[in-house]
Amino acid sequence: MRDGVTGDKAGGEWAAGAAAGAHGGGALAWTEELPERQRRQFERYYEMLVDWNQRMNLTGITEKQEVYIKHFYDSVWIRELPAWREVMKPGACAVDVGTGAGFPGLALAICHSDCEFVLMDSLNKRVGFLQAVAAELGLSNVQVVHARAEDAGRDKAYRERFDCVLSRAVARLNVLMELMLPLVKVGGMAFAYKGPALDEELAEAEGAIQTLGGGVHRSVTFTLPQGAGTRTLLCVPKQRKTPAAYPRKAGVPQKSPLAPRG
Ligand SMILES: C[S@@+](CC[C@H](N)C(=O)[O-])C[C@H]1O[C@@H](n2cnc3c(N)ncnc32)[C@H](O)[C@@H]1O
Repeated sequence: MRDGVTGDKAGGEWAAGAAAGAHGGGALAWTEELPERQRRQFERYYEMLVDWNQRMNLTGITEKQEVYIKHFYDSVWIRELPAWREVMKPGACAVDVGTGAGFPGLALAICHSDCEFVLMDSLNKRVGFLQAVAAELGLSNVQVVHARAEDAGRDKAYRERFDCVLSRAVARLNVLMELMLPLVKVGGMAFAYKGPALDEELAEAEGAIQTLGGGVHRSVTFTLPQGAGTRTLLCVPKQRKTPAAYPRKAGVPQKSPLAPRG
């Protein structure tokens, strides 16, 4: 199967250009287009990931080709979307909620030295790893924050401050929207990286999207190189301010997700 963007639920124009940039070939083929400095940074990131992984749980995937496809490429293919380029102009600021070992935020920070990336996670052990990688790679555009997204969303240093909020593999959409949307500026975008099946999760999350200030969302499906699977990205524009009652206290969105309809 050819890799690349294969669909857009809200109209073809939105994903236009993405398929043209799709990559075939081997697991590392996509890195050939990168400047030498970025290629070296990904190489060193990989080495540190497998080294630190012996001492802490960072990833279940350690084989090089797999890491390059399922972590690195999976994180950065978003750059081909017009919707991404629209919000991530030079000087823009993104936050990755529940970044773990840095996916997708740290991988994107390597590719966008002209934008700022905040990597947020509630687990302090991972924060140490991220700081070490950012220092080693000389990424001055990265700030690592140990926080729960619910607390950050109520803190004026972070609330509605970001052009873009990213998140991969953190929670179901009805919970995730409450972690992400309060952090997005009006006019910005939330990008949720998801697996192949989105419809059921999306139906559950419509109420949360509406309540939290989200607008008409779009999704795009793409296939990773070398038959490594299909992924869906949900893009939710922030249209209105999030009401002051949200996000609720840490843990509440998980225990009592917002109702499916607003
Ligand atoms: C399954 S890992 C995914 C990590 C990474 N995004 C990836 O795709 O490889 C989920 C991460 O989300 C973090 N997390 C979970 N709930 C969170 C919250 N409310 N605020 C911040 N981080 C959270 C966890 O500590 C963990 O590192």
